[in-house]
Amino acid sequence: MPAGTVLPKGLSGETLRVCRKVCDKKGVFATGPPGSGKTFLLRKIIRALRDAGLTVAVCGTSGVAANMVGGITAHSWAGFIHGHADVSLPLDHVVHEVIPRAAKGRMRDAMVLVIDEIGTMSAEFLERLDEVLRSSRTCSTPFGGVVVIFAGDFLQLAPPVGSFAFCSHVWREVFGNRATELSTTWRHVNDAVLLCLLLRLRVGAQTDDDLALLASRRTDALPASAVWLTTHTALATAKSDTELDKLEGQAVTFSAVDVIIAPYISMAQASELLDDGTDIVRRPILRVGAVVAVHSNYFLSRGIPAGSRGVVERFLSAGPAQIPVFTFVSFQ
Ligand SMILES: Nc1ncnc2c1ncn2[C@@H]1O[C@H](COP(=O)(O)OP(=O)(O)OP(=O)(O)O)[C@@H](O)[C@H]1O
Repeated sequence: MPAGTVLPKGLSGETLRVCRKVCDKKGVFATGPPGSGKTFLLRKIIRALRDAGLTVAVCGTSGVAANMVGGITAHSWAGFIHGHADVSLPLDHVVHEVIPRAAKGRMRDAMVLVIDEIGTMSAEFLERLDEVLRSSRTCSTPFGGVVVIFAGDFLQLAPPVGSFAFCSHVWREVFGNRATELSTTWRHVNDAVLLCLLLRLRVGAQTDDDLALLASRRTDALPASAVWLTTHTALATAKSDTELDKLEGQAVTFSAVDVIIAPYISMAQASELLDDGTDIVRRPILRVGAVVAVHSNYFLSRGIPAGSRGVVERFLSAGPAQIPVFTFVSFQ
């Protein structure tokens, strides 16, 4: 941390304690049950450290997690353009052939790295991130000298692949067994029954009454706002088509337009490559009221990161073209 870093006035409690540790170049891992304010705390810390003039990189382990904390995914930030595949490729190849120059610049500039929902990040990814940072910053200390602040709850979701992040060497090197534990639950405070049930489930101490209560909540009459989880993309696509058909109003079809910037490939080949390499729909159909999710960080500079959800409000006519107008849910 630059000598003489001055924290903004008015900080208190956990925010102040964590900011002081960061100024002392100590990594922080904040944990606690669902709704204990981990993301809330991160947001306050990020604001305070940025006000103190520090360069703070903010990431989540998924698009939605990144959205909640006001950042981008850790994969995007580090320039792992092949996603998790870049964890298993040789380090030299990833550093020299995969990670774009812009990502290397971000990694060199960062003083603090914040990652939310660390519970779903694998030890393998974390170790690769550590190696990449050490290499890009030519510094052999953990994370190349970037001070890390991680938040998450290992009793919620496990990483989709690999082992828990705390199993990595670099985790032990930075945190040992240290953690900042948040114990006040802020969410569901007005529903003590649900809160206590969730806290028991989290540690596998659910009772027969808890299971009976959950079973009693099963229904076939779902509200329209219910979120559907499916095991296969085809099921999700079919459900999405059914819901879209239920909306009244004219269906407007859009077509993706591909542009070639390299002369060595034909338009047909380029389009085929794009179709194979992305799961973006070539001819999406929208109606007023349709829910959309943002696929990439293309609109990040406008405050809309990957994972944001919006609704089509209306269509504007511009000659023969119809331009959709969306309203996005803001987590800021
Ligand atoms: N110190 C606080 N004072 C007032 N409200 C708070 C505080 N901390 C958190 N909250 C509120 O409690 C809710 C849950 O907070 P938050 O999402 O940060 O919890 P979390 O621990 O990150 O949850 P999860 O484990 O589900 O990700 C939010 O609505 C947040 O605004």
